[in-house]
Amino acid sequence: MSVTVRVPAKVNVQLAVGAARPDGYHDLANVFLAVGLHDEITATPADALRITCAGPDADRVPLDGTNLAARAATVLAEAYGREPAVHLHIDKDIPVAGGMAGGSADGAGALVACNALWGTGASRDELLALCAELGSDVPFSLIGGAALGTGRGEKLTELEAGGGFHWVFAMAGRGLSTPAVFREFDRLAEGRDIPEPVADQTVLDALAAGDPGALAVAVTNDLQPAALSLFPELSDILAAGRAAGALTALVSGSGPTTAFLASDEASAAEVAAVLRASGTCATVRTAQGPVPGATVV
Ligand SMILES: C[C@@](CO)(OP(=O)(O)O)[C@H](O)COP(=O)(O)OP(=O)(O)OC[C@H]1O[C@@H](n2ccc(N)nc2=O)[C@H](O)[C@@H]1O
Ligand SMILES: Nc1ncnc2c1ncn2[C@@H]1O[C@H](COP(=O)(O)OP(=O)(O)O)[C@@H](O)[C@H]1O
Repeated sequence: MSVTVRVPAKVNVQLAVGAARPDGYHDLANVFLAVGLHDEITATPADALRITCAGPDADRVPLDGTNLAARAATVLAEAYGREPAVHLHIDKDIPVAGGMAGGSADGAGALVACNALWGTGASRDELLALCAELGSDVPFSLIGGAALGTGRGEKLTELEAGGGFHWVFAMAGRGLSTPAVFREFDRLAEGRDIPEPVADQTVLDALAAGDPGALAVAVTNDLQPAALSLFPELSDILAAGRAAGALTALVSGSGPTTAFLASDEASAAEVAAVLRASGTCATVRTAQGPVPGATVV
């Protein structure tokens, strides 16, 4: 018997970042949108915890106890006083270290899969608390859809989305480390007053209306200057997507994946084709959002 869970990637349509907190984290106003690129996590009974991974980026995924799926199985097993004896296989389609929360997706997926396989019966609220222990983005991977994350991004308020948005994602040839991007944000912010992060009502209204034109002018990412400072070639990808007719172009979270909002499916396909031919990026994908969070298949 085995259980498979499908979990989406995310893009941040607003990422407002506050000053560094004493614990090193940053308060955020993080407006997440789950998009249709998915990892699948399959949990099968085994003698001991084992992780395997398949997919184009599989060689960049750790297979030891640091894998977020392994950590998820361990925290759930500890909470219920049992051994994390499970084989977790990750079918990985979400780019690794891309700013699309692939590791977080696997953490949330492994929690849901093990909870079902072991019959531990953790409630959604218990699962969300375990997700927050694993990482700031993990609770959102569980719920999906659209949500505002405050605190370090783990305190979620679900948001209404009035329709589907069409995105194009361009993956760079290498990853960026999230802590390194936050450190660069701190370095660039030195000597400046950093305001408290707050959700932008124009972003929330554009999401609720399902209006890509309105969302395109409202999106912001406070980590973008830091990501561009560490990875200057991203500017060429952003420029290529804008020139191809995207409504807007931005870095996804801490990057280096870049995200392009299109007016409809046909326009997204066109932007994707031009980006593929531009030679500025490694891989290009299209995806719609919002989509549901971690789901047993
Ligand atoms: C930036 C965002 C935007 O959604 O995601 P990515 O774009 O990397 O996927 C998130 O805030 C990333 O969340 P996640 O990847 O879960 O981060 P965590 O494991 O909790 O933290 C990793 C490190 O990032 C920094 N960090 C993370 C979240 C936060 N609110 N403030 C921080 O300063 C800290 O240095 C921390 O040690
Ligand atoms: N299941 C996992 N999938 C991908 N990366 C993982 C996983 N577990 C741990 N990691 C580590 O987390 C780092 C960040 O990966 P990822 O979550 O894909 O990116 P991001 O935080 O930019 O969204 C990787 O470089 C890898 O070392």
